[in-house]
Amino acid sequence: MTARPPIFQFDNSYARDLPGFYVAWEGAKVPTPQLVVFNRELAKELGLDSNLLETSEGAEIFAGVRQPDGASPLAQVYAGHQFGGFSPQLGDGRALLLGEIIDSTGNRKDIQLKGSGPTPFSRGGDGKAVVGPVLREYILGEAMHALGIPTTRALAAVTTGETIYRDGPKPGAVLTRVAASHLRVGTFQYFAARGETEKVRQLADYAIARHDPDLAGQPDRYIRLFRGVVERQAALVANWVLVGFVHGVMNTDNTTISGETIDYGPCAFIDAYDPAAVFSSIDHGGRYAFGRQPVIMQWNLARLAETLLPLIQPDDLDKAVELASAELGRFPDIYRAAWLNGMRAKLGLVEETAEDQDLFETMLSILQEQSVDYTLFFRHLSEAAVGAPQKLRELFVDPTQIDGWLERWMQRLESEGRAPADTRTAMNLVNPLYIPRNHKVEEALQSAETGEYFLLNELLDILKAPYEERTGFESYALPAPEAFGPYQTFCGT
Ligand SMILES: Nc1ncnc2c1ncn2[C@@H]1O[C@H](COP(=O)(O)OP(=O)(O)OP(=O)(O)O)[C@@H](O)[C@H]1O
Repeated sequence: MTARPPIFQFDNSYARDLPGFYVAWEGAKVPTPQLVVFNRELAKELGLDSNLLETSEGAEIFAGVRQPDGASPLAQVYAGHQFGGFSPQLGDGRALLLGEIIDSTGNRKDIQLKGSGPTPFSRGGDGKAVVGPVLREYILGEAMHALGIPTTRALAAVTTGETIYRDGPKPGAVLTRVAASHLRVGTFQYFAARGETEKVRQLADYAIARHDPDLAGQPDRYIRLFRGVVERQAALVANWVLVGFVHGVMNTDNTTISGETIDYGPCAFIDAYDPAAVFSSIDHGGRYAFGRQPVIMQWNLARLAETLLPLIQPDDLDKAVELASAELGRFPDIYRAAWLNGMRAKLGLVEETAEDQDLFETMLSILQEQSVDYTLFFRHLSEAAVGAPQKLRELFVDPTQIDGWLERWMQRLESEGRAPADTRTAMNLVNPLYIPRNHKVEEALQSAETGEYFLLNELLDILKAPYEERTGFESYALPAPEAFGPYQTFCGT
């Protein structure tokens, strides 16, 4: 009999290159691991054999109770600014890096369990997660990916058979998350705050090898690493804003070096356009409101810059500050350029003109004034491009307010000379019809809490193809009915 090849071909660079940046750890025992959702498409991209993972053995691996061959799981340490205040010691308090694998396109990926039990970084927490938030992260992360926005992915969700007490008894669950890495601004902050410059250097070199390999060995590699993170994060936040996403907890421990969205705790998509939109129950001051995300990201990147100063110009702090400030100062322009580009595409425009910003802002102020659904506006606007503005006008309490703007926009389209039907097609390729609507997410989660997964699977299926209209699924495109009321989300549950 030939031995079965291991399910995961681990190649663990973090453990190898960064001793002292983690503790080796194992998942807690749980009674009855059961696979709830498994992402076959992602498994394929990762070069994993679904037949081996959609089994009771797979469920045990994903629950953290069975170590796959070759695994040496670990909990990473990090720090972070949370709502502006510095916590010098956070770390994976309920997560385990199972290991890294090289995917089918040659990229290194972390496989991490979230909710697999307490670790030395749990700070009094139980180290667990419950089924609602685990599936929320699964749904939102996969929706983000389908929207073409860099994000951690979800490979699997299992229930554990445990009852976990949150705001009542809840089924325990574990998420298997896949990421380009779990390096966070907070990882740098942990070592910088302790004055461990050599460890910051080790970490920066590791980050370069993993995310900016072209910079390896270059004398100016640290400032260029910072530049890369600024560029990735500016593009990411522009993407969030263009699609109407509110991250909700943009702490520096939730700001990645890779430029991927991470931690779908209290996030949500807006329905009515509103820069002040906040969903998180704990964000009383609106620090992480929809419209503040670019400013907050720049603030988070300033915290990263601080950790890198001794590397950027070791013998001249003033010079290092000058160089880092120049890079950080480019953030607003990079962000604005990405946002303007994205908005042009959403409006079916190709040419860049001096009036773009004004055209877009005028539109947004009308949407805000009339609480118009952000997602449906762009989708129905594509119909207006072919001379059918009726559905669009129905989104407005007073449609006459948008008429003047529509005329202006139509003139722009005409001046560009593209056939209207082509404009509509182009617009529908970048403006989603289906986003994870808050009421649909809640419906799916509530039924999953009772062990019923039909709505979850239907929602996941719809969100896989967000631009493709499907008959019979009209309700997935609609904003929440009035009775749903104001929406609130919760952190770290
Ligand atoms: N139930 C828990 N038990 C132990 N630690 C926890 C628990 N919930 C959150 N933490 C820890 O608190 C810190 C901040 O929590 P946050 O909700 O931002 O992270 P998370 O959602 O657990 O993880 P991630 O940022 O990796 O997605 C993290 O260090 C996290 O590990």
